[in-house]
Amino acid sequence: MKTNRGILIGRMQPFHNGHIQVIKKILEEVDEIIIGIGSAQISHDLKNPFTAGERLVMIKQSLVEHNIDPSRYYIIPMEDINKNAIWVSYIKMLTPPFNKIYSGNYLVKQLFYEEGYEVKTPPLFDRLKLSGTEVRKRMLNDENWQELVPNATVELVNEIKGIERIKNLSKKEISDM
Ligand SMILES: Nc1ncnc2c1ncn2[C@@H]1O[C@H](COP(=O)(O)OP(=O)(O)OP(=O)(O)O)[C@@H](O)[C@H]1O
Ligand SMILES: NC(=O)c1ccc[n+]([C@@H]2O[C@H](COP(=O)(O)O)[C@@H](O)[C@H]2O)c1
Repeated sequence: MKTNRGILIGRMQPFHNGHIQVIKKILEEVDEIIIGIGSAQISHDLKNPFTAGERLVMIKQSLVEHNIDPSRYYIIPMEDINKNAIWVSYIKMLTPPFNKIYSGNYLVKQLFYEEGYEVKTPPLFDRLKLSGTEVRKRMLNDENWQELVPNATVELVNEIKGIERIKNLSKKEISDM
């Protein structure tokens, strides 16, 4: 029988509790989920502080923490390409076959819709707090970001001295202005 597979693509800068909740929800609807780490080539800027490898560890360890069966997911870093019209073909080249795409991003939804995919907009959980933007803001301002992410994300950020990185990036961006 054909495997029912869905894909969720996001920058995951960083991986937070909204991502965990949406992955659990998607896994109620599909056999397997492909988690695409978007903009894999970008790191060390304030909107995208973490490398693809660092994000991979956050995601993998957070899924372990939440007892999500490892046979049900793939985690695949995806670099951007500067050609929206062929982006979906490029994603297909990188991934196992899938039949559904889950995203809240309008460009992502449009590109997959035009290629005939079933596009689903998953519910947003506690969106005022659970966004990468809010987590990064709290990291920079010494506010409680830890409550918004799995322990595994906290551990990885501490291991790589991520808060120091973000604060240094912020000083650099101000001095470059
Ligand atoms: N709070 C949330 N609840 C449910 N799903 C979410 C939530 N936040 C993000 N997602 C899902 O994850 C996908 C990718 O998320 P992304 O990495 O862009 O996170 P983000 O929190 O929106 O990031 P940023 O604020 O940095 O733009 C989104 O398209 C959306 O489907
Ligand atoms: N042409 C392209 O490379 C292309 C097109 C659309 C989306 N994307 C990527 O998909 C991801 C979508 O994730 P976000 O919802 O976190 O923005 C981003 O990393 C974005 O750069 C890339």
